[in-house]
Amino acid sequence: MNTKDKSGIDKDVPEHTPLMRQFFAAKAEHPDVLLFFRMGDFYELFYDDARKAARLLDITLTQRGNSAGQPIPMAGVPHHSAEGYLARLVALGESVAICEQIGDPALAKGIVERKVVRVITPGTVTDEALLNERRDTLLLAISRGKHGYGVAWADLAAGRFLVNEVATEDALEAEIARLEPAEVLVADEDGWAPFVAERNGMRRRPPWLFDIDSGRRQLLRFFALHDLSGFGLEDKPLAIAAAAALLGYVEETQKQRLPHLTSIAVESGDGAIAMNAATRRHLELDSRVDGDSRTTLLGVLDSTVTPMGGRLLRRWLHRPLRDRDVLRHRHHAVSTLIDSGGGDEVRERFRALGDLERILSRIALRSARPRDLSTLRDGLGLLPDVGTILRPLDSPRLNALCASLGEHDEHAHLLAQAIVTQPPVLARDGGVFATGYDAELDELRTLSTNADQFLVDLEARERASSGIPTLKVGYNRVHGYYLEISKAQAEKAPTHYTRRQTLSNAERYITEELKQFEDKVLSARERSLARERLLYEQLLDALNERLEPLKRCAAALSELDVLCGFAERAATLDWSRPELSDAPGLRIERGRHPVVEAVRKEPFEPNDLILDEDNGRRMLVITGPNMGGKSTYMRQNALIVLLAHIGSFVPASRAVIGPIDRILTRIGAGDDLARGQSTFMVEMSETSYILHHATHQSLVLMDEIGRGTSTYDGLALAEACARHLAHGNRAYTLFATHYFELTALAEPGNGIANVHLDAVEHHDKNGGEQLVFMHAVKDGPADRSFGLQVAALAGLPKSVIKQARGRLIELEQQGRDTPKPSFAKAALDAPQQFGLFAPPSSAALDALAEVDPDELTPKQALEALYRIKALV
Ligand SMILES: Nc1ncnc2c1ncn2[C@@H]1O[C@H](COP(=O)(O)OP(=O)(O)OP(=O)(O)O)[C@@H](O)[C@H]1O
Repeated sequence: MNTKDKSGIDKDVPEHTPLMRQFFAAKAEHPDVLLFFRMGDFYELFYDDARKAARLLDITLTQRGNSAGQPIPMAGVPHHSAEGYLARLVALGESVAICEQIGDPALAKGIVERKVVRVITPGTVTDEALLNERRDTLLLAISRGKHGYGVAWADLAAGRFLVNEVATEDALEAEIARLEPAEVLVADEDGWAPFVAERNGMRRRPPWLFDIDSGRRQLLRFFALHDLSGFGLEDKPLAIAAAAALLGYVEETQKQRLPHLTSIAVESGDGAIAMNAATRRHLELDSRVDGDSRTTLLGVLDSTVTPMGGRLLRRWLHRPLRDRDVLRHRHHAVSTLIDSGGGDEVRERFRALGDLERILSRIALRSARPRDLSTLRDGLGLLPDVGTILRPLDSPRLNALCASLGEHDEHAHLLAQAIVTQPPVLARDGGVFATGYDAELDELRTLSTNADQFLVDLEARERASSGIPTLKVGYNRVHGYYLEISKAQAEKAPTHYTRRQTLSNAERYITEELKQFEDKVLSARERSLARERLLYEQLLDALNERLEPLKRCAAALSELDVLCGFAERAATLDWSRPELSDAPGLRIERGRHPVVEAVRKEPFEPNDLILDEDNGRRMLVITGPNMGGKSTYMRQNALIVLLAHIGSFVPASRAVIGPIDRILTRIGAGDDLARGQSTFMVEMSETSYILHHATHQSLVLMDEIGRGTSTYDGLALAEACARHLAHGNRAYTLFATHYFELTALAEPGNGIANVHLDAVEHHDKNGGEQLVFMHAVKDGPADRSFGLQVAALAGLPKSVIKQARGRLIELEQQGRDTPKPSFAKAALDAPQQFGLFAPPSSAALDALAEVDPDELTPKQALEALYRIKALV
């Protein structure tokens, strides 16, 4: 019979060594993760774990003797450098169970006991060395119901626990793209979409762990509550199920209390401007296909000083708010910080601040190291200064943050007294506590370092009190410390002296004081280390007692850092304060693309954008040569809108922005090819998403839609989509296209207008042609595309360009001769005849055609009727 399990371990054969049996027992409890098995100064891995670790970590695969008649494959990492290896494994999405020796090997009968003390997983790590400083590390759990999904996520390193419910798979994908979790938990069932099932760090869990009723009980127990309404969770069963599944996993892997998870907050989508995965990717918020994160919006925007500020900024960037009051307060705070110069002063202080948010979590988890405490001490020491700078400033948000900083004099004082200026890295070697903090520790330290002096002093004292000038203190290994008096003087020995040893010419005594000294000195070092350990625990207890105000303080410092960063960016890059208007529309004057401007050596050409009903512009059809700046123009406007909605100033001389609910983009991106979908398929599914989700408050960017298929199909689709967006969705749309035919869509009163970007051809003396891009956006359609000139600029062989030019003349000629299916000139000349698709239509007919009565609620139907009537 084959007794091997799926990992290739033959565990049922009885003659395994006791050590290996211990290993198998631990492994059986953690079959899916790598097991780091502590043996002396090493963590060893065996069998398949060893093979995998050897491959992933590039360490040597060896063999360790025999067990059950077979050599044991083994690989190991030194205990003292395990962190680096763990960091690499976690970054690769692997989890590791740490199996430690429990108890003292010297005292163990047989082999020493071992136990898995925790499981390190990509989404639950809290160790400083295993975390990315400027990025949240999130664990996310998804529960699935008939009408949607529950999503719960936690940042254990910061003590945050949030949930949400979403109705559709699209919304779930958007949430995952926003949060970018390091690890995802789902029920081990079929039917998960590829963006879940194929994710790195995906972990399938038994489906019953996602049960709603037991989940509710579990949360009530964990938070010691009677009901969950305080968290706003009672009517969110799927969120409850996800939260409970997440909590169960955290408890199982961390094997310790989690006192810093004190509540669950609901973060619903309603409060934020919705952006799906494609939009985040297209706008290059914090990552690019080429991996260069500096040339992203975050790369340009992030001038935060502290890691916690950097993480908050990234969260803000991925969740622009719709609450205009919050935003106005942020804008006001930024402007106050600039005008007063307070921003720079605060930033100067923040350079010494450190990552208080994560330090506080480590304090709660009791894994804080001495340097965490000295950093906290130094950070708290800065608070009075920061308060002094901010308090006089006239800004409600800054005043509120200042109040949240709170008073932490007690903690600051305690830490200042307790910890030495530069503590060691690890608490276990001692030397953490300052002299004067604890009398007992001081004495122990003095004893071990100043034992000699103590004995000299004692000898002098005893001589004086006994009146025996020859009395001396001595030590031998058998009897320890003693007071020696010559035989002749022995009868003068004080009564509290106890005889210890009699020599031929002297008597040796011990006193209570000397006995105590001996006990103290001999074990002084161990005892001073033990005392430090106790004091360390007590210090952590004291800090934990008032952790919540400290957490609020860290949160306020993070936000101040972001706001001061905004102020710095605005001043340095000449950005202005956006105006959030309640009237619909977008009006941006002299807007710039923040990233293109930052990387370009030449000056950036600013451009305006006007989209509003009054000017009859809800959609701009943007034409112009390749390289003219169409994509840049579209994106810059989306980025300006986004920046305004996180509280930042914007790269424009003026920006008046009406209510916006979504930013939706369709911009060509090659990265989806990797997912096995054709370019055209991706283009169409992204477009479909936009047509289904855009509203009259959405900002939509469409870049060259339809180019992924044949010209006619492409043009037909592009036109139909444009019409749908303009008359069905009625979204604010920027529609860049190379199909000149689409410029004919613009008609007075139908909300569509043409703009274009220009290039100018120069003929130099040698007969050569030079193309100069103006990058200025002007009203009206472009008159030509310069495609061949751009191709020549790109270095296409002259012979190819020449041939293309010849063919172009032929094609244009044909177009003029055959009226059908030519659309090139005709559309421009006679917009009313536009459309390859008879019968000719009007805006009203188009709008009517868009209406699908089966899909409308009565209210929507009435709205549609009014809309169509307005177009007649
Ligand atoms: N307003 C501007 N001022 C200065 N330079 C600009 C401006 N807009 C664009 N550019 C520069 O022109 C380059 C091309 O711009 P962009 O990619 O937006 O052109 P495009 O019209 O979308 O081209 P294509 O049709 O080939 O996609 C940019 O990389 C940028 O360097």
